[in-house]
Amino acid sequence: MTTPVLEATGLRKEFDGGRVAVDDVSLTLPPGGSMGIVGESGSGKTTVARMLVGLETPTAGTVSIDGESLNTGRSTRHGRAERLRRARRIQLVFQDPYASLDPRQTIGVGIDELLRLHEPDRDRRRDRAAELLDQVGLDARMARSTPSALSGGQRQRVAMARALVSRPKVLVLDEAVSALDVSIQAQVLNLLADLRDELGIGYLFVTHDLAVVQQVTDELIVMHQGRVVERGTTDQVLTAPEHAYTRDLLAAVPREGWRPVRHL
Ligand SMILES: Nc1ncnc2c1ncn2[C@@H]1O[C@H](COP(=O)(O)OP(=O)(O)OP(=O)(O)O)[C@@H](O)[C@H]1O
Repeated sequence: MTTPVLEATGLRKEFDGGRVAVDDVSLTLPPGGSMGIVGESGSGKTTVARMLVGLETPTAGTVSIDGESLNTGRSTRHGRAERLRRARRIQLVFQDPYASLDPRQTIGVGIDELLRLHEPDRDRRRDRAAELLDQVGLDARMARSTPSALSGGQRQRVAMARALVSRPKVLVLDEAVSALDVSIQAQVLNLLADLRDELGIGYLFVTHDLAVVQQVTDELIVMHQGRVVERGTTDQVLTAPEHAYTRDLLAAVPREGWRPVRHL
């Protein structure tokens, strides 16, 4: 059996005041696999994503990447090294790249800044930056633009190029295409499928958008009130949901012209 690229067992998160946001969530992603986590607002999806990438410390449970367990305990002596190691393998792509891009910095300078962490040679960094822009379907000339000159879809591609800098094995996409128009969304989802084929990268899609998971995931987890209530292949879960909550989620999706709405 191949070692899962990402494995989480018994993840739990209690926030201050004892509120349990995530309770006993386990998941396994094979190399190059694609999994969706769906659930309504507040079901704990984002908290799971943040624990997987190391932005949140689990109250209990473990996360392993490539079979190597990452110490999820509070600040250890090896905390910083471990965070870097994790960043090399798993990266989070947010919904709104505009918020995470420095408005004064050109795309090229921003990517170069990240590449410096991995590559001291300037020429090699330049070549790698061109390769990254090409991989996400952006013209090399875009390197000279600032974020405000780009469209939402282009900014999302920049966010992906930045996430790919460290050659991660897994991308966690948290509502990453929700804010885009449907046609642009389709282009970005196609790009993700191409990257998966080319680079063998695995995906975890955190979303409330069932149309998205249907297009791009093989497996699906349904969360409700911090717990996993159903899991299976995406086809199975969407066509023959077993849990009443999943059936409710599906029923809430108007078929024609349905557009996802972000709960703010
Ligand atoms: N830093 C925090 N401190 C306290 N409670 C939090 C914190 N972050 C999240 N929560 C709570 O944990 C629960 C799960 O939130 P989470 O953001 O993971 O849900 P979600 O399914 O991703 O929802 P959404 O789609 O709206 O982002 C919510 O009740 C939320 O209020």
